[in-house]
Amino acid sequence: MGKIYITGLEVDTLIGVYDWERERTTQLLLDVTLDVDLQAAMQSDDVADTVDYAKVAECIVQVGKESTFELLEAFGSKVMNSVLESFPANGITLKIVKPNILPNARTVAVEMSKERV
Ligand SMILES: Nc1nc2c(c(=O)[nH]1)N=C([C@H](O)[C@@H](O)CO)CN2
Repeated sequence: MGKIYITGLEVDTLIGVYDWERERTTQLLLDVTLDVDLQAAMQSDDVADTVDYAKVAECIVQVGKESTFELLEAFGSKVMNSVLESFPANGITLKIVKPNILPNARTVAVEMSKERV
């Protein structure tokens, strides 16, 4: 078993509870941790034997383009389901950071995890 990380992935999406948040997209920063069996790629040196983190990043950016959720939690659920449907990861942990949204905080964030069933 092993882990693959993507940190600080910039994802533009329409998200937010309030009317002013629904007038334009917001940039979120995503940290993604995938539980992956790395043994085959460690032997073969072939990207086909692992989860290609570039393709995972593309998938997540695309989910952002197509989504219009209000809550980070709902957006995160969609991201985790899309990644687990498209890639052979055994689990995913996702932290979603929303910068500069509260007047007295640098960022807000939610973190969630999902195992393949
Ligand atoms: N737990 C959450 N709380 C809030 C969210 C959210 O996505 N999850 N969102 C908002 C607003 O959209 C925020 O961006 C501005 O206050 C409020 N609380």
